[in-house]
Amino acid sequence: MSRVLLGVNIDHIATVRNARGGRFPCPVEAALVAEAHGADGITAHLREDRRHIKDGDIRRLKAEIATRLNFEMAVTDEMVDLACQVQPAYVCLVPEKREELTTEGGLDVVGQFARIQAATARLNDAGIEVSLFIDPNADQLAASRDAGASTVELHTGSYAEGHEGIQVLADAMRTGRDMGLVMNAGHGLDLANVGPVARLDGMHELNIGFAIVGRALTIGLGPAVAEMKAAIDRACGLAG
Ligand SMILES: CC(=O)[C@@H](O)[C@H](O)COP(=O)(O)O
Ligand SMILES: NCC(=O)COP(=O)(O)O
Repeated sequence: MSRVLLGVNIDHIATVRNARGGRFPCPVEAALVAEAHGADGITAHLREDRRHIKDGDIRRLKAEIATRLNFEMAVTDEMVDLACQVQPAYVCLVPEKREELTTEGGLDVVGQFARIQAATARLNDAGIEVSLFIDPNADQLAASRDAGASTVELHTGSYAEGHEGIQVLADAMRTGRDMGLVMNAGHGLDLANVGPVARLDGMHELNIGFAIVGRALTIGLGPAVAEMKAAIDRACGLAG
């Protein structure tokens, strides 16, 4: 089994920083620590309400990290304009509701096809790889491919909360791979539930944030990243 990459989402470092409105703790510094302890990439979600990550964080992450930035954002002209300026390696288009505590579901690529296709084309034209954050569903996979995305990230929230079994993700993985999509997954993953997802045939990358940042409060960020990386490696039968 080949290595599954770990993207570390640092949104909630910024949540803590913003609690006091200052500069500490710094999401960019956290990203550098995550990289030093095995992160293959850094993920950050610039929400429209800027509740955690801010525009300046995105610009600094792009300039200062050594791996690659996965910039999560809603499908709006404002966000696409910003991504075209910042030029991250990847953009992951996600649905956003102002009132939600966190991302509640996947993008409705079927229902919003024209808008998502247009945003994907603009980003691709700017040299940015596009991933679509979708529920594990064959229609959404086909629409993602048709919209021009090279990659999808399967929303694992329902699996993580025990509302659906791993088979739903396994079926979506097979369907997506057969369509030639690069397959990522994330949301709500932690040390207890990551193994079966990491073992799914063809998994490319897992994006994990909340569980790592939460764990960092007790064992430190570097060890929390290394521990998750080792859990993924072990699940894939690699030394960890
Ligand atoms: C898109 C996604 O599932 C998460 O990466 C996202 O960043 C969640 O948003 P919060 O970090 O605001 O919970
Ligand atoms: N796209 C999922 C992500 O980046 C991290 O989600 P979570 O681990 O913070 O739930």
